[in-house]
Amino acid sequence: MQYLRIEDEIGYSKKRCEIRRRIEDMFLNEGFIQIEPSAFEDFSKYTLLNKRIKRESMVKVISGGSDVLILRPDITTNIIKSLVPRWQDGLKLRLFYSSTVFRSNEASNVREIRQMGAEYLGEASLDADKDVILSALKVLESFNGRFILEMSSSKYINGLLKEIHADEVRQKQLKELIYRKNRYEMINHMEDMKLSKEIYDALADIMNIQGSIEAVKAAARKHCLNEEMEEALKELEELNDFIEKEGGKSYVHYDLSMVTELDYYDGLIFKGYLPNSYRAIISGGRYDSFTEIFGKRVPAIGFSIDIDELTEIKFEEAQ
Ligand SMILES: N[C@@H](Cc1c[nH]c[nH+]1)C(=O)O
Repeated sequence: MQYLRIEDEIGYSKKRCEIRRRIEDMFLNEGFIQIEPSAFEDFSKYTLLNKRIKRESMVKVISGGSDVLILRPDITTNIIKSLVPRWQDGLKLRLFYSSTVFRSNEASNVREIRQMGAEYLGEASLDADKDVILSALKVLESFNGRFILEMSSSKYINGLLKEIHADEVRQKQLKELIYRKNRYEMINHMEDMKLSKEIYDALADIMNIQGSIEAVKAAARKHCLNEEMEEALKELEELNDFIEKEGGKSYVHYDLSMVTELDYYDGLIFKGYLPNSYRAIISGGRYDSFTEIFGKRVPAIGFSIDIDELTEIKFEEAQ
């Protein structure tokens, strides 16, 4: 963040340092271990891995040997790429980091986005989801008692898309439209696709399935077309019971049309918001099957915190 007055910029940096320390203390107290991810990725391999990250937004770097590398646009991918090939069965790790991701915008300006985040690797059960959700709730609560945690399971949309048997391009288009909440265009697309009535209704209704767990269950159940979609609801229900026991029910909102920019999730997904910002401060989820690309299935779930956005909110509040 660049302010007109150096004094403000220094004030902002001071605030960012305080925020990082506070989150670092929280992670350390909860037993997470700090790691330092690497900054570089291979450009051509990366474009195959994260298909929803646009190529133009990747910041390219040429190595001494003329290979094209990129500065990491995502820390999670970077961590599992390094750990999964050496993974030993039975290992469980709770890790955290404080680092930067790099993205280029349309005007070719490189943005450096500071993130902190946590990853819980090696635990397949919902215990890991609960552990991670609790950490996310604690982080949000420590910065403002009025926050929202939006939750879904990507199994719902993915299960529905499987029924459509759409090719990859079509799936990507549909996800993009759902991501942009562009219902009008989505209906236009669906008209071309000759869908059965059940599938058409499930897709047409997806953006309406939001609210409390009770409301979401009632609206979604009639559209469940396979086990994967059923599983999504069962898991969310169990997580909701846990959150309720922890006293967090009033902060949670469900939205089964949630689509994330990073498309590697295959279970719980969530985003955390604070007042005075429409951008997610926290975002994360479970991504077990994504790890298979690196040679082994390792259960994995985590989230990142947008430190720049959080600092801006807290800095402006203090003015
Ligand atoms: N790396 C993801 C967040 C995440 C961490 N672990 C799992 N997901 C992001 O930047 O949005």
